Amino acid sequence: MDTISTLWELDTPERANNYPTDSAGSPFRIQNFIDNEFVENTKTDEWIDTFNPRTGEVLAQVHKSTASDVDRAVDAASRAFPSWSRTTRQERSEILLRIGSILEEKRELFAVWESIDQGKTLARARIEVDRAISNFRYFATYILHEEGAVRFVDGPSSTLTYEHRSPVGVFALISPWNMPLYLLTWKIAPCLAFGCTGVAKPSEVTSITAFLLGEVFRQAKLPPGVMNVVFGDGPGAGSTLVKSPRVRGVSFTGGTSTGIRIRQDTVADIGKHLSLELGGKNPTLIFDDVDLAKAVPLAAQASFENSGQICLCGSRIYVHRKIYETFLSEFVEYVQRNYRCGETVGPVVSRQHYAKVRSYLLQAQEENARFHTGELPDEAPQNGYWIKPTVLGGVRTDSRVMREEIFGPVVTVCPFETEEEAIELANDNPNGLASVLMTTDVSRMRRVGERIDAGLVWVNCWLVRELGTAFGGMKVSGTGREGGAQSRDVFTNLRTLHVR
Ligand SMILES: NC(=O)C1=CN([C@@H]2O[C@H](COP(=O)(O)OP(=O)(O)OC[C@H]3O[C@@H](n4cnc5c(N)ncnc54)[C@H](O)[C@@H]3O)[C@@H](O)[C@H]2O)C=CC1
Ligand SMILES: O=C(O)/C=C/C=C(\O)C(=O)O
Repeated sequence: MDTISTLWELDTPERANNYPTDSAGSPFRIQNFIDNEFVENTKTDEWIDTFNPRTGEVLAQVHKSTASDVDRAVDAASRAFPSWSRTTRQERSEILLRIGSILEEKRELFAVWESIDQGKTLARARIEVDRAISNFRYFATYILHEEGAVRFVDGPSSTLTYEHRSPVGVFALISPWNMPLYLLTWKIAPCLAFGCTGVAKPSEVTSITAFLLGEVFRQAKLPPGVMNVVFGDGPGAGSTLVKSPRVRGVSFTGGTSTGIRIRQDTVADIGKHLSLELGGKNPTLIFDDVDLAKAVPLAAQASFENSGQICLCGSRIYVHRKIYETFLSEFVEYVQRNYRCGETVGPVVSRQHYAKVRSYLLQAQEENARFHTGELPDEAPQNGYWIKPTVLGGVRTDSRVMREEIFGPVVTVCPFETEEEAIELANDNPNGLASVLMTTDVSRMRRVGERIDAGLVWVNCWLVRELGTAFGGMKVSGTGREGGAQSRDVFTNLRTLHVR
C-alpha cells in the first residue's frame, strides 16, 4: 500500500505512533501533490527529515522540491485556472462544502497527526481541525451571499456604474509550522472560493496534515491542478514559488524577516497581490478594576496556548501597580498548577526553535531578570524539545527579550502607573499584531483600545475569531488583511464598469 493510503487509516495516537517506519525501517515519505496525484521528485532524490517534538526522533521525510518540481506545480495550477475561474459560485461552494465534510469525517485522523507532528496537545489539535473545517464552510457560503456596489449616475454622464471582480490567477500559499492545517486552510479556502488556483507550500517542519489534505482534495473531486501542494524548504521551494512570474499572488504567514524577504523578492512584479501576516510581540494590559479570578486564567491562556507558539499570544503583560503584586502571585501559582509539560503543555516544535527560545532565556538570566516560574532549559534538549512555561520579571524595556518575538512559552510581567503609561508601553515595540485589554470601565475600553497599535484588540477576551472580520497586523506585523471581504480583495481583481 502507498503511504497516503496507510496513513489515512491511522487515526488513533496508538496506531499512528506505531507507524514511524516503512517495512525497510526508513521513515515514511511525504510526496508532492500535483494534478491530483502524489508524485515522485523530478530531478533529485533529496528529502528533509522531520522530527517528533515529543521525543526528538525522526518522524518522516519531506520531499525537498527543486525548482523543476515547483514549476511542475505552477504549470498544473496555470492550466487549471481558465476553467476553474469560470466555474459558478454554486459549483465552487459545493466542492468546498465537500472538502469540509470529508475533513469532518476524518477529524480525528487530522488531529492525531497534527499533534504528533507539531507537538501540540491533542485537545488543541482538535480545536484547530474544527477551525480548518470552518474555513472551508465559511468561504463556501460567503461567496453565495456576496453583494457588489451598483450606482445609477444621473445628469450629463448618465451611467449605470458597477463593480465587477475576477479571480487573480495562480496563488502561492505559504504557511508556518505553529498551526499547520488551520493556517494553510485559511489561505486555501478563500483561494478556491474566489476562483483562483494555487500551489500551497507548508512548512518543511510540519508537513503531514498538508499531505493528508491532498487526499481530501482528491476525494472531494476538486478538478486536477486546481490546488497543488509542494513540500520543501523556504529558501529553495518557497522562494522559487513566490518569484515565479506565473504566480500572480502570494499569501504568506510566518516570521517577519521571511515576510520582508518575500516583499523584496516580489517588489518588481508590481501587480502581484501580496498578503503578509507576520510576527507579534503582543501586549496584555490589565487595569486595577478587573476581577482577578477572570483576568489570571485569561492572561495565562493568552501567554501559553500552543506553548506560546501563536503569533497572537500575549508575550508582554503590563499590570496596574495597585494590583501588580497580587496579580503576579496568583498568576504564577495558576501557571504552575495548570500549565504542565506533557499534560496541558506540549514541547516546542523543533531543535532549532528550542535553541532560539533558550537563547532568550539565557539572555534574561544574564541580564538578571527574575524567573518567577520556569527555568533556563539544558543546552542540548533531552527526549524532546520541552521548555517549561516561564514567567519573567524585571526585564529591561530595551532588552531583546522584551522587544523581539520569542514565540515560545515565555512571558514578561511589568507594572504600570497610569493609563497613558500603559498605552506608551504597549506601543513601544516595532510589532503591531494583537493585544489584550482587561478592564471593566466601558469608556476606557474605547479610550485605550482605539490607541493601541495593533490590528486586533481583544477586550476581556483572547483569540475570539469571527471569520468575516479583518485579520492582520500594523507596523512590522504585516501587509494587508484577510478574512471575509478582505480575503476577497486579496484573491480578486476589481474593475469598475461605467455603462451608458
Ligand atoms: N505566524 C507567525 O507569526 C510565525 C512566526 N514565526 C517566527 O518566525 C521565526 C522563524 O521561524 P521559521 O520556521 O523559520 O519561519 P519562516 O517564516 O521562515 O517559515 C514560514 C514559511 O515560509 C517558508 N519560507 C521560508 N523562507 C522563505 C522564502 N525566502 N521564500 C518563501 N517562503 C519561505 C517556510 O518554508 C515556511 O513554509 C520563528 O522563530 C518565529 O519567531 C514562525 C512561524 C509563524
Ligand atoms: O486566524 C487565527 O485564528 C489565528 C492565526 C494565527 C496565526 O496567524 C499565527 O500564529 O501565525
